[in-house]
Amino acid sequence: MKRDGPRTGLLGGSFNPAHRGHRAISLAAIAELGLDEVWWLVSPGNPLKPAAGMAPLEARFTSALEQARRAPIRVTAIERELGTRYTADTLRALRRRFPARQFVWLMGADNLAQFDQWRDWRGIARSMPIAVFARPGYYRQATASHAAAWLRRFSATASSLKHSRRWSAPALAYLDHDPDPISATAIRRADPDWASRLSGTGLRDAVTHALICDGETTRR
Ligand SMILES: Nc1ncnc2c1ncn2[C@@H]1O[C@H](COP(=O)(O)OP(=O)(O)OP(=O)(O)O)[C@@H](O)[C@H]1O
Ligand SMILES: O=C(O)c1ccc[n+]([C@@H]2O[C@H](COP(=O)([O-])O)[C@@H](O)[C@H]2O)c1
Repeated sequence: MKRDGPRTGLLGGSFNPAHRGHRAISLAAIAELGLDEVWWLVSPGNPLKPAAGMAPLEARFTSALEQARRAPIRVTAIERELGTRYTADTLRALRRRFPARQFVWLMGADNLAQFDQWRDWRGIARSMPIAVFARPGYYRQATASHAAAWLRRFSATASSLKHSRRWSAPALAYLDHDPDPISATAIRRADPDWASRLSGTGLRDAVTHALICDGETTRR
């Protein structure tokens, strides 16, 4: 089937550190939605999370590079480059800069549960489809949330998104995958010094690479 432009999943996160759960949901999104690639947006700082306990961006970025190896996943620190902190601003800038791409926002059920606390969350939902992954322990909170209730009338299936030529929004799809209980919190608890072992490599190159985007015409 012919499609209107390359399809890119966006996974924003603290990645403090990145882990196999991030990789698994990205690969599941690629398979289930027929994506060309997933971009990880390693956040300079989640507006709802305290800065205390947050490893430097370079270390989090490096952990993401390791987890994304040999997969169609592009690790970026694009919010640092754009100077954006709120997802609504980031997505507006990305859509302007990459007008030929179709984007889908990816997130775990824990984030859907508190999505209504995000700045302009309805604007985000109107700007691109959202695909949600189950996370053990979050099913009830996510499905009973204010955002899930608002989005219910815009329910979509992975298959309908995969097979449509051009996506419209709002659209909310719950994706099928084997839920994995792994979390960055558990990793930090088991290994509080994980960041000190990673030197910050490749941050600038990867950001630049993400913006050049394989020769695609972008608007600044
Ligand atoms: N095991 C997982 N299953 C499904 N989604 C996940 C999983 N781990 C992370 N995600 C999702 O990936 C995105 C980025 O997550 P994040 O970097 O905050 O990892 P985390 O493990 O949730 O971290 P923390 O435990 O510090 O809150 C979020 O949308 C989150 O819901
Ligand atoms: O824009 C907001 O108001 C907002 C509030 C909370 C979280 N986010 C984004 O949600 C993504 C997941 O964050 P985290 O820390 O749960 O990995 C990341 O891209 C954050 O910038 C965005």
